[in-house]
Amino acid sequence: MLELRSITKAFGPRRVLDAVSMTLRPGEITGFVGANGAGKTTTMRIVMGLVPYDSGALLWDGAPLRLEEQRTFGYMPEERGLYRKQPVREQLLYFGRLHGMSKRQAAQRADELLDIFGLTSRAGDKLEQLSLGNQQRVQIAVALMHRPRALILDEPFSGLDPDAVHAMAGLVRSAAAEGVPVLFSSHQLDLVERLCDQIVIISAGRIVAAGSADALRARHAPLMRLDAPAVGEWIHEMPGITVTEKTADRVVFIPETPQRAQAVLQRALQSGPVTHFAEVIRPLSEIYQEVTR
Ligand SMILES: Nc1ncnc2c1ncn2[C@@H]1O[C@H](COP(=O)(O)OP(=O)(O)OP(=O)(O)O)[C@@H](O)[C@H]1O
Repeated sequence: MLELRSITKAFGPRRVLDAVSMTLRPGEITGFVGANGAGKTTTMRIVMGLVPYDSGALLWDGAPLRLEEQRTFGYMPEERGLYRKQPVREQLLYFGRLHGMSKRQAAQRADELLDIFGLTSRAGDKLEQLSLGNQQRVQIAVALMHRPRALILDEPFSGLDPDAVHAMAGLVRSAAAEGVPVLFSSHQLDLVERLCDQIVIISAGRIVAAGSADALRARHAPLMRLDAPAVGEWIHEMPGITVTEKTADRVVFIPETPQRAQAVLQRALQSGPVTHFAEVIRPLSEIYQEVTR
């Protein structure tokens, strides 16, 4: 388990991270979201030991993170950083060797990953000959070469078409299924919601919300939607609800209690048929807007 405890960082006079804390658990995927410049890349670089932090602590299984553990982390940097002119398999071997793997271990692992990633037939091609989606697969394969204890991915989905996003999501899931904590940043909120066990939202260097999508939703009052061919003006007289939207055949409202919502349903049934009555599942984008406002 990897923990960030109250990490603070300033570049010159500018504080860019303010008491950033999060816990990354084995086998869990954490999505890291926030506006441009909010501090995601800086946080990830700190986790990888590439940027020093001013105060706070990084813990691994409850003890201060040691360099030899940090070196085992797999990283996909925002600036990517592979060699465009070098063949794919050679790059994997090179990075495996950098991590102290023997030639044989590196060759075995490279071939295994090329197979899993569907890149065996491209093994001898230069990176620049591959599509962006395949180049990003190679990036993540490099991060996985040495069987990392944690995986830190800076925008692994950016620029990918829907098929490549789907394939990459599968790779991230299978990496987590091996029991490693995975942290990735993304601006694609729908994808984050689908893929992640935990979502961490950062705004101007501060964590403003964290938890599962359901837990984040539960912090806000539930929204109910009632569809009925004729929603009358009576809705405005119902006590203990706030109407947020109303048309001739639909009303959306916030009930103070579940009983208040049931009272609305009963009243609607007295007036005629009800075609839909359920809580509105709010998209993550709406929650994001609220907590970063
Ligand atoms: N080496 C540096 N020197 C000075 N300022 C920096 C440095 N690196 C980052 N910053 C500043 O720190 C802030 C956080 O940047 P960071 O790259 O971590 O944000 P981000 O959330 O990853 O953004 P994006 O979504 O655009 O990648 C920004 O204001 C950025 O300009």
